[in-house]
Formats: sequence, C-alpha cells, structure tokens
Amino acid sequence: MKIAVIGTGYVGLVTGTCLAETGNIVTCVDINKQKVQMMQQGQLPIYEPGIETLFHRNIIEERLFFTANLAGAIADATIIFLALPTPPGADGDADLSYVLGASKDIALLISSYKVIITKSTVPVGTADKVKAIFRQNTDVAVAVVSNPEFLREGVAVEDFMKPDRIVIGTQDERAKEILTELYAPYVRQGNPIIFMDERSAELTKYAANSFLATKISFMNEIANLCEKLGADVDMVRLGVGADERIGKRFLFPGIGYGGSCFPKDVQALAKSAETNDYDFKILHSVIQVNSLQKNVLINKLNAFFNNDLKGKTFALWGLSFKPETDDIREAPSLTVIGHLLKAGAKVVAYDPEAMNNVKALIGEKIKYADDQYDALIGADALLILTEWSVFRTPDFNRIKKLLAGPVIFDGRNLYSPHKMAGFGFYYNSIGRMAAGPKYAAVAPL
Ligand SMILES: NC(=O)c1ccc[n+]([C@@H]2O[C@H](COP(=O)([O-])OP(=O)(O)OC[C@H]3O[C@@H](n4cnc5c(N)ncnc54)[C@H](O)[C@@H]3O)[C@@H](O)[C@H]2O)c1
Ligand SMILES: O=c1ccn([C@@H]2O[C@H](COP(=O)(O)OP(=O)(O)O[C@H]3O[C@H](CO)[C@@H](O)[C@H](O)[C@H]3O)[C@@H](O)[C@H]2O)c(=O)[nH]1
Repeated sequence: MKIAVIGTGYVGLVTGTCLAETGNIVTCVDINKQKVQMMQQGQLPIYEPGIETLFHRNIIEERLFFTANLAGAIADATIIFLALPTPPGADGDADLSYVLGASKDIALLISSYKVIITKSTVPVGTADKVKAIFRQNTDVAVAVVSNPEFLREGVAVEDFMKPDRIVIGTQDERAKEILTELYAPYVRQGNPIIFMDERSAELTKYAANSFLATKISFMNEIANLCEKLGADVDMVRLGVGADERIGKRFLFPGIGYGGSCFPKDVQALAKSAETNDYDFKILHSVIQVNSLQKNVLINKLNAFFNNDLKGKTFALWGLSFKPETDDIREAPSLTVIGHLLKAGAKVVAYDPEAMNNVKALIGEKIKYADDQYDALIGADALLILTEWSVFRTPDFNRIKKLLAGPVIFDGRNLYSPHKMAGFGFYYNSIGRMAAGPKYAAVAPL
C-alpha cells in the first residue's frame, strides 16, 4: 500500500519505518527541513533502539522516503497518518492546532479517496472536528479514523511490530477493510484489532495512559509510606504484583513519571472531564502526587546535608526521562537540576544519550561528564535519576574512590541497601530504609 506519514517524531518515524518493513511504500513528511535533510542522508534524528537497521534497510530497498513536500507525499497515498504533536495548551487541554492545521492543508490538496488516520493522542471529539474540516474544504470522499498509538519510547519498534492491541475507531467499512489488511502482519500472534467508534478510541488512549500513571503514583505513595513504617517497597511490589488482577508491571516506585505523554495526557483528561462538568478526582491526586514525588530526592538530600546544599557538588547519573531514549521532555532530572542550582549547588551529569538535548535546553549551567565515572570526581554525593543498564553493576570501589564522600541517593532502587552498607556507602533509595553510615542521623524520613 502507499502511505504518507505526516510528522516524523518518535511516533511518526517508528510508524513509517515499521510500515515500510512489511512491504508498504511510505513517504514521511516533516515541516522541519533540517530534520528531513538528515533523514534523506540516512541519519536518524532520534535515539531509539532497534530502529536503525530497519531505517537503513527500507531506505536502501526504496520503500521509505522523506520529504518536506506535503502535496507530493500525499498525491499517490491512499492512507495518510497524522503523527503530529498535541502539546498541552495554556489551560492544560491538548493543543490541536498541528492536527487541525495539517488536516486543512491535506483537504485542500487531495483529489482522490483517502483514509485519514489520527495516530496523535487527541481529545474526544477531535475526529468530528477533522471530519468537519474535510467537509468544509473538499468534495473528495475521505474516511477519518482514530487509531491511537500505544508504543513506548525505548521499545517503540517492538511495541509497533507486536502491539498488545490495535485500537481503530471508525464507522467506515472501506477504511475498516483497508486497515485490517494493513495491520494483518502485526497481529499474527492473535493480538487483537479492536474496532470501535471514534470517540471511544480517542478516550481509550487517555484512559490507558491515565490508568498507568495512576498505578505509578499509587506505588510512589506506598513507597513513601514504606519509609515511614520501616517496610521495603520492593518486597511489597513483588507481593502485590503476584496477584494477576494487579499485575507485575508499572509498579516500580521512583522519582515521578515523566516523558512527553503521561504528564500531558493525565492533565488533558482531567481538563476534558472538567470541561464536561465532571470532576475526575483521582486524576487530580495522581498529578499532585507526581509533582511531589519529583522532589523526593531533594528532600532526602536536604535532610542529609542539613538544608545546606550551597557550594556542594552533585554527580547525576541519568538525564533522560527513562532509559533507552534521548528524550528529556518532562524528565524528573530537570526538576532535580532546577532545585540543586537554586540551592547554589554544582551539578556534573552523565547520560549515555540525552546530554545533547539537556545542553540544548539549559546550556552550560551544569557540567557534562565524558563517562559515568568522570562525573563522580570530587562530588559530595551521587544521585541516580535514570535506570540505564550501564548503571546497574558499576565498579563500587571506583565510585567510592572518586566521590568526596561515599554517599548515594538512588531514585531508581538499582542496588541492595544491605550490599551498599557493606561497601561502606551511605545509601538512600525510594521506599526502603536508608543504609550505611549516617543512617541514624536521617532515618526514619
Ligand atoms: N512519543 C511517544 O512515545 C508517543 C507514543 C504514543 C503517542 N504519542 C502521541 O503522538 C503524537 C506525536 O508525538 P511525538 O512524540 O512523535 O512528537 P514529536 O514532537 O517527537 O514529533 C512531531 C513531529 O511533527 C513535526 N511537525 C509539526 N508540524 C508539522 C506539520 N504541519 N507537518 C509535518 N510535520 C510537522 C515536527 O517537526 C516533529 O518532527 C502526540 O500526540 C503524542 O501524544 C506519542
Ligand atoms: O513502573 C513504572 C513504570 C514507568 N515509570 C515512569 O513512567 C514514565 C513513562 O514510562 P513509559 O510508559 O515506559 O514510557 P513512555 O514512552 O512515556 O510510554 C507511555 O506513554 C506513551 C505515549 O502516550 C504510550 O504510548 C505508552 O503506552 C505509555 O507507556 C517514565 O518516566 C518512567 O520512569 C515509573 O516510574 N514506574
């Protein structure tokens, strides 16, 4: 099939590449000409594991193309995916200007039947708005479909190739047939394509993200309570997660959820409820808990250093909002850095992939280390903010030698407190009792 994908960010690029991989001819369009040029030259604008091989193969085998020319890209395509940003607007609602603007551009250009598919996360009622734009701007028949994307950054290719489910919101029988054929290679293991109306599809996406965010905020509160009660959240997590009704996944406590999706989508669902005279109480708590959780490490640091962080140096391991991505949107690391700088502390950071993005955002306000050990030299404490694999089994003796004091604050529970105390570290993590020297000075928190 001939396909155009509008927007080549984390979703558009993965969608385009994975659709080309199953034999479709895909043209990806982006408004950012520099990005398009990069991709035309075979360079990837993002770090996403597993995409590189597919990207190069499909370019070489002439199934995957990049352009800034919308008209050229959609002329032959029957299927047009919208993978455009829907950032938070001023009032917390999703900003639909990219999606609606591109819809109008497309409507003014088409001369044959198209299936217009919204992959972006959009509030309920967006499909109706897109349909109205096509009605107002063209006589050509189109099917407008809501097909929310559930991929996770870091495992996006795997998620796209083998999704848990594909949700398709449409009443259009021809579009249903086309999409059933398009997605057949991705549901061979019996994972379902679930057809529904557009509104339900749009809400499914927000409900899924908000439920997952609720799970995380709930566990973060359990973790905070564990510290007060002398329990170990990792044990509680295992005990709770063994119940199949609850499930093992998305129960990891930490320093708050980040990324380009959960924060904006939970906010947008709460706003959408409010607009429709419904007070979605749980979501307000989820948001509030998450915002407090982003301060948890700073509170622990203040307790340890008697509220005097001025002039101290902190080594940070991890800047991206989660491992295996270079994405720093809403990353808890940015909140931590903001607090440290405000308190007059110095920051030296290391991240395997995200340092360039942080540099582009805040420049030289912090130092960037060449490797994870360089970041530690003379630092008063190590703070672990992202659970990159490379941080999981480091050389603890080397860490101890390089730090000014053997102090670790771990926002991702990477190590055993008992083992760290054995190494002579003061070790403070999330939802577990602090261990090692100085324990008595700060516990219980
Ligand atoms: N990032 C994720 O993991 C993820 C997963 C599922 C769903 N989503 C949703 O998918 C949508 C896209 O997210 P993303 O993270 O890929 O965004 P992104 O910001 O990474 O990429 C968006 C791209 O669209 C381009 N663009 C903007 N206006 C354009 C236009 N008029 N024509 C062509 N290109 C244009 C931008 O230059 C950019 O490259 C959002 O609604 C998001 O909520 C994201
Ligand atoms: O047990 C957990 C799991 C995740 N997180 C945090 O939650 C955030 C989001 O993680 P994850 O969901 O893995 O990454 P995203 O790429 O943001 O993916 C989410 O957002 C996407 C965009 O809407 C959806 O498509 C995905 O299904 C949904 O998982 C990150 O900050 C994680 O550190 C935790 O704190 N504890």
